[in-house]
Amino acid sequence: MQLKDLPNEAFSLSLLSFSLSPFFLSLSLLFFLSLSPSFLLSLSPSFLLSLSFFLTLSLSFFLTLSLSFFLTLSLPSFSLSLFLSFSLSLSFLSLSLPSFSFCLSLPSFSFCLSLPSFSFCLSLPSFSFCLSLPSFSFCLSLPSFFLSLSFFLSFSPFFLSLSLPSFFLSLSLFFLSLSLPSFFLSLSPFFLSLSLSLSLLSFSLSLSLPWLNAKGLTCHNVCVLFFLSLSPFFLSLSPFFLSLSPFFLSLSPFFLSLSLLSLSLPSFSLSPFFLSLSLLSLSLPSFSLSPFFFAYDLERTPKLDIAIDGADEVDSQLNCIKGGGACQFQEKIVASCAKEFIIIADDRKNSQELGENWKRGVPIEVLPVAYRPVKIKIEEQLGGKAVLRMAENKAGPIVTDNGNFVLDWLFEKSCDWSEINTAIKLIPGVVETGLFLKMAKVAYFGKTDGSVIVKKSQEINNCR
Ligand SMILES: O=C(CO)[C@H](O)[C@H](O)COP(=O)(O)O
Repeated sequence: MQLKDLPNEAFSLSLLSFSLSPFFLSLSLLFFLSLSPSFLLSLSPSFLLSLSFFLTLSLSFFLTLSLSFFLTLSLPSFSLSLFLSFSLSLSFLSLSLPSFSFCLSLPSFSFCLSLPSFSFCLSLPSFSFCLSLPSFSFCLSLPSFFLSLSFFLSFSPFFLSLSLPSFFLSLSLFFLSLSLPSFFLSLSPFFLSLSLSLSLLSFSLSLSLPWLNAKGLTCHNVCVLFFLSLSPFFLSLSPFFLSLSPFFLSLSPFFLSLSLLSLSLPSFSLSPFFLSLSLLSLSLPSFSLSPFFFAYDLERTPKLDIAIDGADEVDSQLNCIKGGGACQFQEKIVASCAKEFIIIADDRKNSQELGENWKRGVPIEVLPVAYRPVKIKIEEQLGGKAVLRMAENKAGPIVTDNGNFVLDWLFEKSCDWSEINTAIKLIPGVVETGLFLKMAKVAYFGKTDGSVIVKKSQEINNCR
């Protein structure tokens, strides 16, 4: 099929794909904004300003679309209208970026002014990152600069209109990154992906346009161009999503695969196509499963079906001592929220009675202010010794995830653990004990020969 045979709608569709990119960029920007801390901290002005930016971009998008359509109808040359619409999109995008950057810098600037110590703390770890960004964005702008130059020198004036906006955009990004490091930091993933996208787009166009000229403007070739221009877009989305949160991390392989897919589609040869499809299908489950593996807290999921944990010692009744790692408080909360609590340990943890194999006592989490009175009360009421657990790699006692100390109660003889647990918990200053009584339903003990001993609470009830 030749160019003249193509209906106007086909042109419009191709042009639409080009003018879609600023639209999606603006969407991703908005999305990124909603995640950036400076946006959250200065919600109202930032929201209004980003909304205005979004409207500007949407306007430019529709303007570009209508212009493209008009050009398609009126201009005989398809490539002419294609380049013009693309350069127009880029121009609109670069026009709206400075105003947007200004909008964004205002709230973060006022925030920095009002909370200098906080912003200082925030900026410290990212300082080195800030320093490296300008040079990085400069590097990114170089290829598009040279591409622009080569376009300018070797092709028609239409290429000039295509390459100049992207060149100036990269240049402005470079200066922006030099002059507004803190601002650039907050937007860095977006700008990096934008620069990458533009560079790759220019690059793929530089590769595909001469090829298209040589091959002729057939429907198939226009498709090749379409998919080639899509792939850098998806490719640039990949690092963009990578830089966001763990959830969006899973989107990264997805977009990487999409880029591969769109790269392989034009060739219509089956092997890269199926390879990409398999990659895509590989990344889809991780994407769809990611919400399930997200670190939800007990506020969102207070009821759990199952909790699996290790233990320091498990007796014949499936009572456990836990807290060798000083995490028993949070572990007990989690275990208490689960319908089934399962222990997996090696067979050295398998005992008839607590204290048989585990000689480091019952870990007790205590408020730091009360550790000494608690220690004295335990020793007076229950005998044995309550020893403040000291850190191995730093001076002073171990501090738990909850900011507390741990006393290891070295008991003298086997006890009624339920009574002991209640007695310890009644001492003011005690946060939680490492005694997990009647909580586990089943315990699996792995042996060195590879076999597994299974202890079930059912069996225990039968034994009683
Ligand atoms: O209770 C714990 C941490 O507070 C652990 O489950 C317990 O110390 C067992 O650890 P490991 O399996 O590494 O021996």
